[in-house]
Amino acid sequence: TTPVHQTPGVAWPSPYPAGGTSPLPAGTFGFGKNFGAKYELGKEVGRGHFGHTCSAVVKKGEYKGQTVAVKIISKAKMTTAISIEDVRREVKILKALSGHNNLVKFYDACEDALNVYIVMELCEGGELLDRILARGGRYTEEDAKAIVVQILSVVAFCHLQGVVHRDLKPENFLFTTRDENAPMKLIDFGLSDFIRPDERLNDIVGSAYYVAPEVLHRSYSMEADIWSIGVITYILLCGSRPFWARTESGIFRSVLRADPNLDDSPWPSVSAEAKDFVKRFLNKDYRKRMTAVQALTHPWLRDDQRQIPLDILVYRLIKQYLRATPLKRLALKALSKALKDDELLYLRLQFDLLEPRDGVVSLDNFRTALTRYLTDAMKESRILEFLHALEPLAYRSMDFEEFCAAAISPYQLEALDRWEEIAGTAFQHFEQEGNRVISVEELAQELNLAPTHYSIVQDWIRKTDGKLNFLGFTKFLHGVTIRGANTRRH
Ligand SMILES: Nc1ncnc2c1ncn2[C@@H]1O[C@H](COP(=O)(O)OP(=O)(O)OP(=O)(O)O)[C@@H](O)[C@H]1O
Ligand SMILES: [Ca+2]
Repeated sequence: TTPVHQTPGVAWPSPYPAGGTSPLPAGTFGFGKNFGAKYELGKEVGRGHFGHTCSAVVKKGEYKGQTVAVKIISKAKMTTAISIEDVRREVKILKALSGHNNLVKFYDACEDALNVYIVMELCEGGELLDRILARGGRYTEEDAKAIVVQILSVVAFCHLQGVVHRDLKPENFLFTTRDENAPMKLIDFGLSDFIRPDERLNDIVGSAYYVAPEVLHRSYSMEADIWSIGVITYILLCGSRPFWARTESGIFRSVLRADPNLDDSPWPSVSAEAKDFVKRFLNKDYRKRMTAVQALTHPWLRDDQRQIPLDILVYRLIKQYLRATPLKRLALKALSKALKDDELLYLRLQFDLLEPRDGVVSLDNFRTALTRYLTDAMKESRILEFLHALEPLAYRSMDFEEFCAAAISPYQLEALDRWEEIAGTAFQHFEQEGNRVISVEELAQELNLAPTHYSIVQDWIRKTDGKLNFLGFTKFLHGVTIRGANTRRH
């Protein structure tokens, strides 16, 4: 599928071929067929590219008398197998995820010869976008925080369930009531998909202003949603878009190349924590971005009372750690020792969620923690299969110190302002309990380099004693990716 050219700010999924008029039979989806008998349709409350949404009153059953929202998607537009699958997936995801406080509640799906009807909770407070516009753009930091925490909380939930939303933008967050402090709900899973923890997606979907650079490069995962939240946060804090141009290609160029402006007014009056927060979301390198869970423990948002959910990133990093060579593990251990208590907060909370016994965790802890959150979505995204990768932990356990070495990402740490200092301290630890004599060949093999690239690592070994030097240590932690080389990066 090639991206279609549309005006900025619109979603562009697999385009529906024009002119399809023959309606699908009423039983295509296996949804209930008695929409008319169960609901009394009211006025239109919103309109998108794929359908319009009306209010409705429930005529019978458990919810009798209640007002609901009904998203009506015309079957005339479903002319390809892909477009039918898209609707089926939207309902499946909404149904599976329904239950989080900041996610619109799903009630029912129906169909007749003409339409599919998605029945859900009615949100009467309007879109986040309208509130931003009504305020003339800018939020105070306190008000922005309240919004961002809700967004992160629901997105962390989706990600743990193995769902990427792919269309996070202020139009897709609705307030339940007109009240200033009404809670916000995420809607519109029309572009969402299931994703396994190590899977990469390649279809270009989303909305131009909010699309992450790696989506445009056609290889992305959950981190793409994080970028979009970065764009939303940027808008809340300063009132304008970080990546802007008159044309769609201009926006894409800006997304791919431009650094967001954090210097001009009003940024000088924004707190350093808030700016750091935005920077760590709008990093072009998706590996350096924080996850939604990490963001909830970022100094800008930190709240000791807040419960944070399990982060699937921990599972991914531990898988890599378990496959790493002894030298790499020692390097990671040295790195984790360079972090301050404050920087270990997230790891401490994640470790506690695994409910350690006598201070250690093993495979059972990882399995139990994950199954505690098990929903239908998680089955679809096959997240439990990922536990096989942690099999070595069936036979041994991990204490907090090793957990820290295993669950840190050198890429994320490289993005910190303090990185130079961390790397320096880490190298001192490594010199004491990790560094050893290593040959060029051995080091190249550690990094999965093909013989033709051996020369790259020559400068990384100290002439005086044949051990890694500081440069070598940092490069070794980072890993090398060479196009066409025989690499086995994860
Ligand atoms: N539960 C709801 N309560 C109130 N209004 C809603 C609800 N769901 C959707 N709407 C309104 O209908 C509009 C369109 O809904 P939705 O975003 O799901 O449709 P879409 O066609 O998939 O949109 P898009 O063009 O953004 O992909 C929303 O922007 C919102 O204003
Ligand atoms: Ca929408």
